[in-house]
Amino acid sequence: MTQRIPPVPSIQDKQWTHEVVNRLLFTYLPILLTLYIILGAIKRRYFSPLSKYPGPFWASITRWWVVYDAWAKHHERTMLELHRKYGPIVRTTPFEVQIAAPEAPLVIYGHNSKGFSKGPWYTAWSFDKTDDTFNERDNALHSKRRRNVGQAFALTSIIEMENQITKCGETLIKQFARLAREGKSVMLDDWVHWYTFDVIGELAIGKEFGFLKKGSDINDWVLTIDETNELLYWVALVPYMRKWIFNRVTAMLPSVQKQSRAFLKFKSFALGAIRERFDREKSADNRKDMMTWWLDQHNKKPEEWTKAHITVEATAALFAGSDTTAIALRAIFYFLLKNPEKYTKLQREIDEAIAAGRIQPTDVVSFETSNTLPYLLAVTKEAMRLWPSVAFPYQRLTPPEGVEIAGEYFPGNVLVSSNAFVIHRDRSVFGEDADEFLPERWIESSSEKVSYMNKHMFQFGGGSRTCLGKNIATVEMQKIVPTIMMYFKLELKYPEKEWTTMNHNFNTQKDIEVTLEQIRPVPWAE
Ligand code: HEM
Repeated sequence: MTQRIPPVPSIQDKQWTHEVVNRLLFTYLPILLTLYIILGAIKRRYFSPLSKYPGPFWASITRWWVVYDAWAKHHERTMLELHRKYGPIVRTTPFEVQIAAPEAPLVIYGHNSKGFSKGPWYTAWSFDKTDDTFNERDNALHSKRRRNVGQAFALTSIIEMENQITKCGETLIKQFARLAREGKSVMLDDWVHWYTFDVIGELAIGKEFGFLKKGSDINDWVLTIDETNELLYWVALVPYMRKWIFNRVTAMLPSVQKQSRAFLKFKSFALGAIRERFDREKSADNRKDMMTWWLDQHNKKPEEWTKAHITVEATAALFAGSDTTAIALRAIFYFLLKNPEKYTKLQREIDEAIAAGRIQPTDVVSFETSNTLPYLLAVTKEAMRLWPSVAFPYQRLTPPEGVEIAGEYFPGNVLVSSNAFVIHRDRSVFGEDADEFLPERWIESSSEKVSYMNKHMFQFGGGSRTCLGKNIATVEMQKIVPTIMMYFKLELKYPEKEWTTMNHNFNTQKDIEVTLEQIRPVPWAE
């Protein structure tokens, strides 16, 4: 039998095949892709349930508009301007609107906002794929967690651990006394951050980090956490990017390696401290911290509330509790220093309390005493109104059955949010002077007006997801502000200069350089 030899393709045949492949790859495929993108964009812009809401053009067709804006680090300002231009509802991505109507946060985050759940933005914040109270998106799991974790955050518990906060305050004041003696100016932005970090170390993991004693950012930990936040908060807006950003290839980049090394060092310090604290559980000392209540709960429900859960919550508290409180402290001091008449007024209140014997100038001011200083309380609230530490939309998914917000119906599973920075500057609530630092509004307004303004304060979020750490932050701030002012007169080194701010979820600030003049002896620093 003769075997048939397949015909060898002619040169013309080969050219024809090449031409078809070329056309497919370089003509039809790009045309199809372009059509796909254009049709997708048209659908998003004109045929979405959110189409009727105004906003920047690019925001209606791609989420990269908001990523770009977030990346530029002033999203709070952009949103304030957009709401003042377009009104209370602004579309910020094809799938999301931000709502600035004053009643919106009460609906989305209030105690009756049962069907809402946290949006996909929160997923990016789970380290090692474990959820904590902050990023748990399942409402039922979250409330169980919150029940287990909650007692440690109660005001009565914080008061029992107040002496840990006092101890950190004493170290800060001692360092300031030294710097004042040496005639050195200080970067207040760094020092308050070291204070809040050391406090949260003492409370959550049973050990201070030692930033205050060292007077520097040990191992660049603060910097590393800032950089991690900076990256994560925009990656969180496009969760599918996480695997492109964090993978084996990018892990080989020298800058990423440097950051990972610092981060691992930080993590291993924290885990080591937590282990030590677990070992000390049965020791006789009376020192109380958050672990006291968490371990108590563990002993009652060892299966449901494990040491692994405690470890996750303790590390999460380091992230949630340090930057936020430092930002609020910076805002308090910055606004006071930029408004010297308000500074003098608070100084007078402190001096009068000392003269009346209500404050003993021999130690860090107690939380109880700080509550007797009405102007201090007004200053603290006003600073957080004008400069909320978290000035990014707290993303929520609407309940599956849909919901009415600000007079508009939204279908289920749409992303909605409000931004504290915008809500707090609503002129219909806070008045035409809403952009000004005016602590007097909390003292001189009628009681109806004060409670109306209070209802719209949103610096700690709201409802079942309201900040767990607000009592810790309040105690920390109310103690250290009058204590610093009792011993030192602060002035901005460059009064004309503005602070530098960067919003990466936490609306952080830097470049607050101050001079210190000691005005009273510090007994423990002499
Ligand atoms: C001035 C200081 C603080 C501010 C302005 C602040 C602000 C906030 C805000 C706005 C939320 C809600 C975020 C959202 O819904 O996405 C929140 C949640 C939370 N904060 Fe704070 N925070 C502060 C201090 C602290 C401290 C000191 C801790 C812990 C030690 C802490 C722990 C938490 C936790 C665990 C949550 C999650 C609560 C939940 O989802 O159930 N915060 N905080």
